[in-house]
Amino acid sequence: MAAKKLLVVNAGSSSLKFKLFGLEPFAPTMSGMFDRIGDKANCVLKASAPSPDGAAKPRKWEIKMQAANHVEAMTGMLGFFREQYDKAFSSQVMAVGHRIVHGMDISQPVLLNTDVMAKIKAAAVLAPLHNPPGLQGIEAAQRVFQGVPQVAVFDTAFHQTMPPHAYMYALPYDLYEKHKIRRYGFHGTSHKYLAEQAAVMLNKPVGQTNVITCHLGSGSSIAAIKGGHCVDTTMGMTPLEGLMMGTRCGDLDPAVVLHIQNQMGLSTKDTDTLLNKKSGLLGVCGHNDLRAVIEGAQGGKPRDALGLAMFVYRVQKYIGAYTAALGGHVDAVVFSAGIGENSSIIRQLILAPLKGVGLSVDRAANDATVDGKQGEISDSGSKTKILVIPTDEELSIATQTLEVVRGETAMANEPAAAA
Ligand SMILES: Nc1ncnc2c1ncn2[C@@H]1O[C@H](COP(=O)(O)OP(=O)(O)O)[C@@H](O)[C@H]1O
Ligand SMILES: CC(=O)OP(=O)(O)O
Ligand SMILES: [Mg+2]
Repeated sequence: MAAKKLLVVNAGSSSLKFKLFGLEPFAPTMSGMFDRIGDKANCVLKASAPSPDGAAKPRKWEIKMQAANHVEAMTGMLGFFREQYDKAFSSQVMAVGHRIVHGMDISQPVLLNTDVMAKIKAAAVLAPLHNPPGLQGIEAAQRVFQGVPQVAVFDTAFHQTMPPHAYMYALPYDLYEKHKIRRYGFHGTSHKYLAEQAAVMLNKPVGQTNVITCHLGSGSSIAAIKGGHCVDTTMGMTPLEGLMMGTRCGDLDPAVVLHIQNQMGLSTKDTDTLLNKKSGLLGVCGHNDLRAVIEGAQGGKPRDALGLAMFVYRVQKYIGAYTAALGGHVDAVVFSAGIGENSSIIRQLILAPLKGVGLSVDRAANDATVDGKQGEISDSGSKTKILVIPTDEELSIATQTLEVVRGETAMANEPAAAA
């Protein structure tokens, strides 16, 4: 009988990532992603797997496959597994781990049941770009892998250590006490992984490190991490706060929302769509993919140049702010995710003016560290190290999923899940 495997599904705002893990030994046996979901012309499924006969060359797939949304991407992914990877694949999967962005009061990894699903559904108003595709992924997996345990791993877990002065909004206290209006933070699985990897690269125990992790993708956030614990992060009650993103506005004077509703007559639903799906790079430049924005800016298009400058400036502001949050002692600034891992241009633009904050970039190392490479890109005179670390949310989700399935954790969530 074929060895059992664990499948991880990560629904991002513009992508669907997946990884299949063998259990003995515990290691990825296939990984891939749908890139540019919703972009008819450019949507592509990319995947790679070590060659089954142990040859040095991995098997690679790059298939143009249209996916207008995450449901189509999920269907395409499962079809790809069955038709091109391994016909017997569905019978090998012993558990599925799902990245879920918002679970409100559930933040620890938990076995999915109808109560947990209901909470994730209820939290969808707070994560409109993520919880619906996350739920669709769960439902599709439940159909294909009947009776197989499914686990939700939440983006909010790592940020639970934020102190009240960082997670509270300056609103009437009742709103926090009665309605849980507070900052939660997201991309936690990624920030945790990055802090741990940074410690390895710094050759120090994670408990002795101060790092600023910049997860820059379609959704972007930065975290200040002291001794392996998050002390602040840019996203708030929802993944809308903080940096400028692909389609999200990030930080905004709340009076703007009142103004567009009262003066321009926008409904709550339309305002939600405007802020989450029509703003950010898309709103300013007309496209949400930073690759297109950079191309436009290089071709002299003023809106692209403006959007690029706005994106870069917000990252710089938060690196400065989090240097202060960490008392001025920062061992490393880390760049990761779709933009942070692949765009040396963006890193150069962010870092070049930050010499005064102790960050000095080595241009050649920066240019060379792209396409999934890990490495240091600071020069020898830099007070703070600058690291590029490809994130691996799927590995972290896989480990946590196994712990839940084997009954080592999850009990922390029982009262909430059983409510
Ligand atoms: N070479 C590149 N240069 C600039 N941006 C890139 C590059 N490659 C990918 N990106 C950006 O990364 C984004 C996707 O990042 P990712 O972390 O996968 O997003 P998500 O998980 O939010 O879907 C794309 O929208 C694109 O803007
Ligand atoms: C929370 C969030 O924005 O996630 P992603 O970057 O994967 O869209
Ligand atoms: Mg992502």
